[in-house]
Amino acid sequence: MDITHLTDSLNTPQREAVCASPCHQLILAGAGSGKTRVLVHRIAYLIQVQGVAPNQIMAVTFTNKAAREMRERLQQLLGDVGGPNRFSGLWVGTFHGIAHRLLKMHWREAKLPENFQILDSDDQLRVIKRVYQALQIDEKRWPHRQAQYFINGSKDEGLRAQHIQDSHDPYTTTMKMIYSAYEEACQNSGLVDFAELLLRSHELWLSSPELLKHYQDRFVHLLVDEFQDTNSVQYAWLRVLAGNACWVTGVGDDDQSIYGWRGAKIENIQQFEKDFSNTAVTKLEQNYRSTNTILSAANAVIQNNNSRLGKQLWTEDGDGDPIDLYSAFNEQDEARYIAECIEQWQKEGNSLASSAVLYRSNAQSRVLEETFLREGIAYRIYGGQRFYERMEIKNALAYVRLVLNRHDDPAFERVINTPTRGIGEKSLEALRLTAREQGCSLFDAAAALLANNVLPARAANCIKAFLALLDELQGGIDSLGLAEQVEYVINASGLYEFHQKEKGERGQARIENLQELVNACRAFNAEDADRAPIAEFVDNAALGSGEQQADEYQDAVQMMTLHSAKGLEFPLVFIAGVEENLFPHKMSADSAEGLEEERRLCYVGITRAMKKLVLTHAESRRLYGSETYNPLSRFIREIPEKCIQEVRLKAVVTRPANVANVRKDNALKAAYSDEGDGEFKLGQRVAHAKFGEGVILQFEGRGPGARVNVAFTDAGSKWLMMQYAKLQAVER
Ligand SMILES: Nc1ncnc2c1ncn2[C@@H]1O[C@H](COP(=O)(O)OP(=O)(O)OP(=O)(O)O)[C@@H](O)[C@H]1O
Ligand SMILES: [Mg+2]
Repeated sequence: MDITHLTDSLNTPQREAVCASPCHQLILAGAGSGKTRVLVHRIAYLIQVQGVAPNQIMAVTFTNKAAREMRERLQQLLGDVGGPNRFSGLWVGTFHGIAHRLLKMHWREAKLPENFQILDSDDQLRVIKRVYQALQIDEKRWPHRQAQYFINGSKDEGLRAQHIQDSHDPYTTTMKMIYSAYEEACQNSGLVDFAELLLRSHELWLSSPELLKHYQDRFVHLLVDEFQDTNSVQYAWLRVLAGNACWVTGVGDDDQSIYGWRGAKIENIQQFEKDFSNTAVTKLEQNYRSTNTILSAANAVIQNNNSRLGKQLWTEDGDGDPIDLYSAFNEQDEARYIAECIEQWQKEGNSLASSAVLYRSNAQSRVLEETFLREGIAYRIYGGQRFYERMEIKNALAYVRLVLNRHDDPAFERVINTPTRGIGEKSLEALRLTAREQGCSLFDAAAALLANNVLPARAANCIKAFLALLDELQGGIDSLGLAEQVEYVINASGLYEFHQKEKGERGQARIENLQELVNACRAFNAEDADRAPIAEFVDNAALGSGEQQADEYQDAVQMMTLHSAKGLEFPLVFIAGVEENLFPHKMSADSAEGLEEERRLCYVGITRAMKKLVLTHAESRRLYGSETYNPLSRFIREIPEKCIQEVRLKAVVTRPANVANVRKDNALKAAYSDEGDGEFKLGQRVAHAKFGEGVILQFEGRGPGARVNVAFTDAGSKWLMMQYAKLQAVER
């Protein structure tokens, strides 16, 4: 059998791992050394050479995007023999996706209602808030998010409320109480949060030995990418499923463990070797992704961490371009610079999609987004739930969820008065109270209150109308296709009209988004023949973390947090905001462990770049509503100087045409004459009689009409007429 296409493009240790006879394997290697490639080729090899049936294989990836890419790659490697459904039995997905699939198939055994709903983190917070009200817990003393963190953290460790030891300290006692009430609320409404998906499917193994045996007999090979980021419950789930007769392959890099804050355990790597005897360990050190310069930077940064298994990457590639470092005046200037570089990159014949902008914090994306919009650069936020997090989209999906399951309380609460239909906080409070007292859903509570005639007539009528609307929606979607169903719900619920009445661009944008949602339905490929596509679509919207964005196939700059960049690669990579307090994040910089995790994140970021890396930082930055002045990140100082090239300001302003006139102005003259070539420069510090000191950000126009944009330290950013501004240059 000719298998050269499977092994040709592999080096010796890669080939050995791919062609090994059945065994437990750990592949531990640095970024870009071909770990994921080995995993994919291994699967193809198992199928083609060792005759393993696709349905005996389960592969766990870190994102849905990676899962899709893996299928495509397998398709390429193995050809179309056996038709397009050839791999339908092969399970490829994230831990969450696979757990969800199991729970959907075995909801009875998992003690869930058939139509249980996934709770995203926003909705989870909503449920937690209700629990606080019911228990009368003070949010000031115990913030909601703290409880959310506690609940998710416990679940990641495999702990239910009942497993948490009673203690005398008020924190644990309170959290345990909240957790317990939260569990009950979710169970009553058939709601499952992200961490619950995993915990529940682990419990499913333990409580249903027959089911477990079925899957243990079925899966002969389990392969897990990004193994360093599995948490306790994921590992336990895997360990139980593997049993004693399954071959397990773990692929990972200790230097890329970046989810410690979400319970990931690097120790799982050591545990693996203990649990699965005679594990073959492969190390790969040759990097096929990046230039030598980029690798030297990555190696130098990560060397500052103490707890490492230790490895050094090398490449046969040349040095390539230096790493650019741009010091921006502020975040606007930073975004403008990045946009400029991308335009240049595109002019040189590259696609937009070959570039990525990475940032530490989600909030950084807004300014970048605005700049890209202004410049007409198409962009896509990856993994950020950008689209599905929008209010109008969440509202529309809440209606759909209610049509599927009326007892979905967060959805019920979200839209009972959206669009406004006269149901006030008072009526809602009455509903909540009844639901609490009777241990039922808000929907049932509403029905009960109506039946007992205890509400004021006006409120009763409004609620009655809302319940009737739900009936109408449910009846109306019958016999429609998925896109038509969603369109119908958007219209009949009144959401469309509601936003249409909204003035200005915002309403328009919301309408467009709702339309986009219908488009997304059109593009959606339902996979599960046993379920209604609309139910699958809603779950996907919650699970997909924005990966279902409709503009997926458009050429666009990829924007994402450093965390979601894991496993990916791009010819051109920007890391924005490489400043102390932002990156390393101020929350993490205090502890040695936190700092090491930030450094690993930096290593992940740098190693995404194939050809060119650009680092930017801003001297002043407005983020989370306040102005900050952060020094350059220590990570930049850890990169050898020879790898970095500081970018000089390119954008020097053209002198106003009517220089002679302008020069008559003494104040300006002073400033101009400061510069040898007689020009104000971008970035120049200037003083204004009224607004105080500031920095020049932009110029516009020429001659007497020339304007200048100055970011004043106290007065904010202002456009001024050059002629009248009487700016004075300030020496620094
Ligand atoms: N032997 C090889 N010959 C040529 N190219 C290779 C080889 N091995 C890997 N590559 C290429 O190198 C790049 C990095 O590979 P891959 O993504 O598998 O690395 P990785 O170790 O999984 O990286 P990460 O740690 O970032 O997930 C890919 O473009 C891959 O196709
Ligand atoms: Mg990989």
